[in-house]
Amino acid sequence: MRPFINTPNDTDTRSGTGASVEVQNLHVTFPLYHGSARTLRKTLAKATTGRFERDQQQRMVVQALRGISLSLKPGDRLGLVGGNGAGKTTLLRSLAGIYEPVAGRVVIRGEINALLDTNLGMNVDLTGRENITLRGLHAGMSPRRIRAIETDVQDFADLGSFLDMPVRTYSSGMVVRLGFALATSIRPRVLLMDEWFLAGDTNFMLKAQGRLEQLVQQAEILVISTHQLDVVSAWCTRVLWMDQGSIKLEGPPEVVIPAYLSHEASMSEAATAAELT
Ligand SMILES: Nc1ncnc2c1ncn2[C@@H]1O[C@H](COP(=O)(O)OP(=O)(O)OP(=O)(O)O)[C@@H](O)[C@H]1O
Repeated sequence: MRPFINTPNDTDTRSGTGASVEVQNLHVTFPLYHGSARTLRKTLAKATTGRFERDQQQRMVVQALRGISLSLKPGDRLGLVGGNGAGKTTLLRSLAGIYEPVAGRVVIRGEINALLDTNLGMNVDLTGRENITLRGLHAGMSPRRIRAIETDVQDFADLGSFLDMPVRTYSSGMVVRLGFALATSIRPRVLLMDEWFLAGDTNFMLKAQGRLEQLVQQAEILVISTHQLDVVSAWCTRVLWMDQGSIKLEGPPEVVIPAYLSHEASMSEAATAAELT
């Protein structure tokens, strides 16, 4: 059984059944290549309580995701919340097909766009325009669709003649404009977004916000990982609270967010009390 299946143009999707995301008992681990060093092992053991083990090849591994199952249908907007290292980014990357599960499976119907990192796949020796073509070819688009995306990115990124210069000659702000415009030019049925995408220089974000919101509204399914609970309240219909690689609680924002905030408050009180003793 293949662990990751994506059918971008699934017949069910075209006939109106809609996009879907099915995750069954997903486990993802990361090997720790220097795990034999005793000090590092002790440090990690503390930082990843209960998530540190040996795999079948006797390598030390961190269990980043432990038995995650979820099911999403059109209209679902899922917010992933949880403390540092809870597994949010790993889950997003597994849904995007970037990480392969050690157990379980991910099945996604409908075209995916993963807004995880604007520089993902950007070749700095090529021009902006060449990068657009490259991305389109990589995504298997027709020449006509690539031309449409080129026009869209050109209009939005507003780089003028720099679009025909190598990306390595761009300022960091120009790279962000190109990367953002390119990443958001693909309108998917399943949109995966890391909170990184909501950050950026303020002037540009004012312009970017409208484009992002349009993308979010048009997607049939949204999965967003963020520490910004106001974004979760505004955009999400469901929330998955992750803790130590597992699901702690899942439900509507009005149930999960107060529970999460109260847990965070009690953790911070406990930490303050421990510091005082
Ligand atoms: N490439 C990697 N190599 C080794 N360990 C990793 C790697 N990526 C993540 N991890 C570990 O997997 C666990 C989950 O990390 P992940 O980045 O998914 O958490 P997160 O919830 O997104 O955290 P944050 O809110 O801090 O971004 C952590 O213990 C982390 O140290």
